[in-house]
Amino acid sequence: MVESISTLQGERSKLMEEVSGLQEEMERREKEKQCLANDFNQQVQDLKQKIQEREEELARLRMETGVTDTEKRIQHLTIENESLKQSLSVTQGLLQQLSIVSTQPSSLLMKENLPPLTSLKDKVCRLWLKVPENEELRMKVHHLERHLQEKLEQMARLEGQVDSLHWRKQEEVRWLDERMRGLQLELETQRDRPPEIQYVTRTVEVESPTTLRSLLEAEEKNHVLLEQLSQQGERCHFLEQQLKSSEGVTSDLRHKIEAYEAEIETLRRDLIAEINHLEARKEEAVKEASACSELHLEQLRNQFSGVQKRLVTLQPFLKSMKTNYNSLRSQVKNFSEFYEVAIKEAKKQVRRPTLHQQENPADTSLPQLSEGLLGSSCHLLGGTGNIRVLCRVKPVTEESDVEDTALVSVATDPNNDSIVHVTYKGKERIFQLDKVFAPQATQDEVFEEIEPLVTSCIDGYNICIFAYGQTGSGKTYTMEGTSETPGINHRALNILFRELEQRDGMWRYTVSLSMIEIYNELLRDLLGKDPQEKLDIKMKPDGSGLLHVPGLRSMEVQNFSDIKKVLALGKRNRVTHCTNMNEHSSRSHMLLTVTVNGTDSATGARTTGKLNLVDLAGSERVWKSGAEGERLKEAQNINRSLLALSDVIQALRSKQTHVPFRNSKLTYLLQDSLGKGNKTVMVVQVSPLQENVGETVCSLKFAQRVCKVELGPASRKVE
Ligand SMILES: Nc1ncnc2c1ncn2[C@@H]1O[C@H](COP(=O)(O)OP(=O)(O)OP(=O)(O)O)[C@@H](O)[C@H]1O
Repeated sequence: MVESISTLQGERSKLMEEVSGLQEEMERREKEKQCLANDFNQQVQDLKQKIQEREEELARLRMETGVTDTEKRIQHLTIENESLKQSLSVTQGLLQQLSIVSTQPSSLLMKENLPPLTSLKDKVCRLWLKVPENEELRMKVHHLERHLQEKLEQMARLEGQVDSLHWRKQEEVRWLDERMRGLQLELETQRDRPPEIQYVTRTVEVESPTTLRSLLEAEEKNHVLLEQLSQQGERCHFLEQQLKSSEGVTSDLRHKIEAYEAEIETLRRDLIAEINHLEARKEEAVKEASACSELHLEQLRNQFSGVQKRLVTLQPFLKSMKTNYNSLRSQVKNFSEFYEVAIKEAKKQVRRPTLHQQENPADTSLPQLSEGLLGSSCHLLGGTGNIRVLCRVKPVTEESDVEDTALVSVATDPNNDSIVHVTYKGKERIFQLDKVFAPQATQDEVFEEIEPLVTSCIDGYNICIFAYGQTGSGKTYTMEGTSETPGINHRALNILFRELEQRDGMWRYTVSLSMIEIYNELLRDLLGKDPQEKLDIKMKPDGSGLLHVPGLRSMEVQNFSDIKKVLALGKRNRVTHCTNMNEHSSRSHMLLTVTVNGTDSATGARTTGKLNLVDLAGSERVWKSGAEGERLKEAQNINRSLLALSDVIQALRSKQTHVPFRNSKLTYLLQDSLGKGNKTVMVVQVSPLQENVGETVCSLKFAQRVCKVELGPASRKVE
């Protein structure tokens, strides 16, 4: 029994060994299957790669051939390709199934495993027969037998599945190979086909002219760009050449600079040496000079102390000289007063026989000498204290158109140049003034009477010369004159400059001009930048009581030609309007003021003299001129200001305490010149014509009143 058991155990162990061998065999088969699957995967990968290549090939062909017939072919190929891909995915699915099956341990039993298994079964049966008595053993064997049976069945089933899979795989591979070959052939034929590009291009041309146009434009642009590129290239080449040449020049210049630098360095060294040498010499010279100047200073100090001593001794002498001077001055003053009294007396004496002669024209016993004496005395002195009145009778000009002498009512006396005869309302009236100029008197003769007065403004006197008279009676002619026959203004300024030139020495003089127009009681600066600007008369803020016109332009003149320019400028700015009385009558008063400032270089004494040259607007009867509107207003303003002048004269004449200078702009402005201590000359212009006799008589009456105005002895303005 024991023996049989041991035999059985030995059999069992053998069986076990065989089972383990069987398992090893299964593992080997598993590995083989794995290899097979790998091969299959590899094949599938290769196929995929080929398909990829074909696809790329197709895409390339598509690019080359465009989208016509070839495109259709390519589409066909793409469809085929898609079906290939589907087949591939089917194959991959199968492969996955295969791999699932292979994961089962017994599923890898192959047909070749069957013989060992059958023999194993036989052995088990034989063992079963040998050990009937051992129930436990029997049970084990039975169990083994059953297990074996199950395995056999499972294996058979799997075997069938593997076979079918294997077959299907082979089928698939074969089908794919065939498809591949077909595609290969297709591609070969596609490649070998003649290129259809021309055809395609033509089609494209036909189909798309817009594309062609854009292509042409692009080509043109390309062409232009190519040309530009070539030009730029040429330019680059040219610049390169220039660069090369300038590099050459630069290197030459560098060499030169180096040479110059070396030279400069040498010169600099020489210069430093020279400077050092000069510095040494300079120090020596300075030392010498300072020693010399010390000596000189000492000498000067000695001289200065000597002068100081002399000055101390001179002071009493100076004092005595000053006293002498003061006594001489008072003597001179007294002499002037005495002289004035003498002149007045002389005038009285002269007038007496004249009046006698007027009353008794037949009596010629009295000599005319007395008139000469009066004229010359007034002329020489110019300072009797009275306003000097001159009368000028206008000649009968061509435009007056008067041939009949009966129409002339004014006559001068050839033997007495201070008398004028006027036939007014059938009676002859005689007017006596300081001087009467006959119609034929020249501008020169008129000026001769005024000349000494004019130059006295250099010494610090205020002079006023004004022309008065009816419109068109010759006021402007006398004051301004013409370019051929200049009047008082021109001549006065000329003589003034001549006198200044002669006096050039201890005194320094400056001459300045200003020009004011009074039009409709408004003041305008005729030399101002804006002649329309209205000015006003004000008291000077320095408390001197003098008047000034703020903002009035005063132009300094250096010579007579400067004066001419200034006068021309003023004349241009003057307002002139036509009236019925005189076409060129000026309807405004014009005041030219020449200020002469003198400075004594030695003492610093300063004089200020003023020469006022006034051309008054013409007096006229408003009803006679026929003026209306603006002209009427002008005439009224003129007459008002002349009336104010007459009132001022009246007040001065009767020595009233209040003189109404401020009643008009004209009198206010002339306050400095008409007041006391000034020298004033009035030129009365009269028309000789019968038709103007009324105005003539008025003017002459006014002139006689003025003649009696005493302004007192002239005073000099000295600081
Ligand atoms: N002595 C003279 N010799 C020659 N011509 C003269 C003389 N006096 C005046 N005239 C001429 O008479 C005209 C009028 O003279 P002017 O303009 O001087 O008068 P007025 O008094 O200034 O006039 P108004 O008051 O209107 O300005 C001018 O043509 C002028 O040349």
